[in-house]
Amino acid sequence: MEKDVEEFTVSISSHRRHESETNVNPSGSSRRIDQAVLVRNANKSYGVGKNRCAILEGLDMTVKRGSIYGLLGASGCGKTTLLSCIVGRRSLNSGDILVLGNEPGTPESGVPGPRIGYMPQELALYGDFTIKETLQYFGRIYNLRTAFVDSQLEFLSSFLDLPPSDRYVKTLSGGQQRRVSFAVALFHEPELLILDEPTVGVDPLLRRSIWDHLIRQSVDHGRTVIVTTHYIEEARQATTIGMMRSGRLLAEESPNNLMRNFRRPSLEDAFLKLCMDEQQTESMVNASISNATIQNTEEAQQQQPQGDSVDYAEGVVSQTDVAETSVHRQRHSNSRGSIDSATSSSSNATFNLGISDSTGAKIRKRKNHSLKLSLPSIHRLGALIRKNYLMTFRNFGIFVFIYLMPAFQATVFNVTLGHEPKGLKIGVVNDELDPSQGRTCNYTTDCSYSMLSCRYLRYVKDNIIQIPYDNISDALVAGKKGHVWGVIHFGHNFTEEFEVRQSEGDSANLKNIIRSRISINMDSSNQQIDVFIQKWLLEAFGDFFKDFMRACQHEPEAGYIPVEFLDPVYGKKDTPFTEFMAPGLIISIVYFMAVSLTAGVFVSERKQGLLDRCLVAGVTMTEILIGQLINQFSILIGQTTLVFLCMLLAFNIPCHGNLALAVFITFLQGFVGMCFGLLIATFCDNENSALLLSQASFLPFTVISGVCWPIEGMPPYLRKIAYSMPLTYAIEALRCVFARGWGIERPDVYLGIIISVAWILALLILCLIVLRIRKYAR
Ligand SMILES: Nc1ncnc2c1ncn2[C@@H]1O[C@H](COP(=O)(O)OP(=O)(O)OP(=O)(O)O)[C@@H](O)[C@H]1O
Repeated sequence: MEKDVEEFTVSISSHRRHESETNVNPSGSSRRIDQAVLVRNANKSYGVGKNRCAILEGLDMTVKRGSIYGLLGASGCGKTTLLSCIVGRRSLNSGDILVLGNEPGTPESGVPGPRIGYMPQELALYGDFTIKETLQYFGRIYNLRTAFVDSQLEFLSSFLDLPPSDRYVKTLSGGQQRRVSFAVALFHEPELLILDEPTVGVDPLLRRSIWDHLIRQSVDHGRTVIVTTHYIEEARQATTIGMMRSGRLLAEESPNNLMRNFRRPSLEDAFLKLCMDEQQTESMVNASISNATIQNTEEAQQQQPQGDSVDYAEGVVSQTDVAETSVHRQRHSNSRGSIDSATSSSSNATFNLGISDSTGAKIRKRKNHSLKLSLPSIHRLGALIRKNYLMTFRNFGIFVFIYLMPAFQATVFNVTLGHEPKGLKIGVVNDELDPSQGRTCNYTTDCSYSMLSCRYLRYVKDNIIQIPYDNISDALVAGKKGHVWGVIHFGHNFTEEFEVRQSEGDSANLKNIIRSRISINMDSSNQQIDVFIQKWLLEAFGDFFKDFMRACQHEPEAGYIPVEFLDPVYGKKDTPFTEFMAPGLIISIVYFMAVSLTAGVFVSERKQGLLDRCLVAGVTMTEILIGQLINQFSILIGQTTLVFLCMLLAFNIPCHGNLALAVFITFLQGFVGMCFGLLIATFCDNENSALLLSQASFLPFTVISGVCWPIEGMPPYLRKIAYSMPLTYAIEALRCVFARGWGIERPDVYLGIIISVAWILALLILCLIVLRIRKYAR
């Protein structure tokens, strides 16, 4: 292991290895590529503006094929960032990377894909899977034969001392989980293994056998390994050590050369010496920069420039007494780069790599076509769908909750909303009553004009409780205190005045009209109750008047207001509020369940690093989206069926149109919800923000889309917004099917369908664009 990589002779044992050893260049000739990974002038920063923070600064790295490359460095120096760029999960701001002869992310590179095995720092495993299911899942992703999967499971279980394979990952200890994660990276025997701190939480014995295994992989099978570790001494077993600090490689040598060059007995001491030298050089460079700046300023003032700060700084660097390693050359050029404060362009980096112009052109060409979609693979899609179902069914409680929740919500809606209020107290002040003069309520039903106030009150619906008050001021005080919803007042000679008004007809005078009136003061603080009471009191008068006319042998309608609502064209008289709201409610329940479920599942998978691991394994974002949509769609079928059963059968909401059409419109909206959920998930990095965003969208969407109030009641500008919402047209369409029995040939119905489909496509395209921008797609 102490030999240099150049001395390595590797035996090519497998067909796949043979394939990877050669690379067909654009001219058609084949050439061997000795480097598994080449990084040149890599620059990478996070954040923007004032928060911009450079992580990689002009980093060069060379990993020979068949070698073990130990990447060492303090926490936060950028090791994981570098690895994620190598596996194609992040892209550099400038500079170039070749992995196994190609730029990661290009279709011909196979990276991300089965050519690499990646063990990220985070666990990135499905807790609800058993060890066996975990390996089988990745086996399906890599399209491996069952016999191979079984033999690898057996081998890795004994080699890594894994617990029984039917144990759930979530029940394993931290160390055991990391070993399973390691097994996943090794499992498909990739050409290039990238392991981010594989030995953390692993006991010394197992750590040793892990390193032995890595050495065997490299020596016997010619596989390349890049490994990061905080245990510097264990990296002695690596072929090459890359010592990283502040986004740069300070040294890239064999462990022995490093110790020899620094005249130190251990790697740890060598690293320490290197860091101290670097720190010293940095301060000297900084000092010389400020000197040069002062000098330049003076020179500029004298208008006699004699060279620039760069040359001066270089001079200082070259004078420093540091060991002559390859890295010092890198540091030297980096110093110049930072003094120039210019990052090299991609094309410069290509030149630095020493790769042919055609390869450079290939890289540039690839960058131009980065929005091209790849076709989904059946086996990967199968693995994803299977995984999604397993995850759904494994948590039975959550599974039942997910399916029953929409039906439960629909039930709550039907039980609570739309029913007539009862027990509404109304104060009655009847000045007609005067027991001392024999004026008490009677129960006459004939044509006599006697105590008509009492006769009217008998027609008032039971939902209103009449509370008698002695005088109007007491009754109004009770109203102010909220004891009654309103006060009905009859004047002293109500019946007599009413009789005069009836007999005089059009010639009745105003005084008479006012005295024959039933006066009502309402507490209109509750609009719904107000509307109900007004309606019932008016209806009571209609019924009273018509009955009285009938008793007097007159035509009942005579003298009553000449407006009559006949049988409605659609629906029935007094359509309950629930029937108006039901279509909007069905759609919003299904829509928002789909939004929150999809967003939640997707974000949590991304957060746990599972998505990254799958993407590095070669799964494409399109496949992940399709897999999610298929899984969520089957949930949607169950949810929609239960909601319809609940609405139509349990609560008798009538559907006058084609039920299949109603279900179809609802499905489409569920699909729109899933796509919106995916879009939320692409924006949000954690479940909380995804949940917040989906909940925050709930109220505006439902209110503006006309679920609870007719859009016609909104101001014109809001109406425009309402019609641009994804739910509005679909709710209108469903209402037309439910209440009017209209079919797909009606514009109101087919517009709902067309606009839902348009939303689905727009949201999916938006998702893919965001995912691509955020580097979650390739
Ligand atoms: N997505 C991100 N956004 C902003 N900063 C980030 C992001 N990822 C990493 N960083 C920052 O970049 C720096 C390098 O992080 P990185 O994970 O590459 O370090 P590391 O060398 O792997 O550290 P460790 O050994 O502790 O894992 C850190 O300061 C980290 O806070």
